Amino acid sequence: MEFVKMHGLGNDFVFLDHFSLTPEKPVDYPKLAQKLCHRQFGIGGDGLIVILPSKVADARMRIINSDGSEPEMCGNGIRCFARYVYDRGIVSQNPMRVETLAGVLTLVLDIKESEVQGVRVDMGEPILKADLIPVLSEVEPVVEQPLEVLGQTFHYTAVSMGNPHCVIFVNDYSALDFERFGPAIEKHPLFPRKTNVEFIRVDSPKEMTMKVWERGAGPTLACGTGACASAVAAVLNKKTERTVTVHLPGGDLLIEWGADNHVYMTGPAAYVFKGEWLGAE
Ligand SMILES: N[C@@H](CCC[C@H](N)C(=O)O)C(=O)O
Repeated sequence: MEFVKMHGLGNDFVFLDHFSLTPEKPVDYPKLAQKLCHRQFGIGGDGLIVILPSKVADARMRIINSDGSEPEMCGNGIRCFARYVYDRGIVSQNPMRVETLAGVLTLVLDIKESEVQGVRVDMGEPILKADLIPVLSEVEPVVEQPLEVLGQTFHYTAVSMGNPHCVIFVNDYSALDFERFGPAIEKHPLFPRKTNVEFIRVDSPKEMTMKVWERGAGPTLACGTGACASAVAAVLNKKTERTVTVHLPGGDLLIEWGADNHVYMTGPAAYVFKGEWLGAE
């Protein structure tokens, strides 16, 4: 089974191209993701991305976290997806439309001298009131509400970008036990379907720094949906302007919350290597 490894700011994925090559028997992608993504026994990755045909868009993306759970969307993954399908001629449209569990998204590729330099994704409208995060079924957005965990009180803002995010603003990271609180908040009873957790330090009205603990993947070097959710949370809390650069451990993303209420994410998509999986499927 052939695969390609890609990353968006160090958020890394194993890609399987099942657009036209239909596997002989049904594939258990969640089980396969756990094997392929394993850092020692597999290829290594934060997730598995499968390229599939779509009846409603140019192509369909399935993303499976390294623990085998299936999220609705992946911001860094969809930029890599766009570059992969464009480079291989699977999709030649630019802008292209990609079907995800969070809806059909439109992506614009920045191409110079035939090479994809970056991708701008229309991530759609943030969901602030009622979605898969049960606390959002309130009338008002959940902004700076107390969250008790392991004997400590944090204040969180809940934003869904199709997938759930719990955004917590911190003054500095030195006082934060990230490895302890990240997984505890991911599994907090407030979030029965679990949540991604973003710890944000606002650096200026135009810049913020983010440390992320991802649902189903743990600490990652970047999270695109998380950067979008954090930018929205920062505006709701009057901490930044609507266009911000988000500094992540793996690099920077530009996030714009437009006047049309859509969030736009711009960032790179890079190849790592290709190979053949010889392990059990
Ligand atoms: N890293 C991704 C998000 C992947 C899904 C997430 N772990 C979830 O379970 O919601 C991104 O770049 O958005």
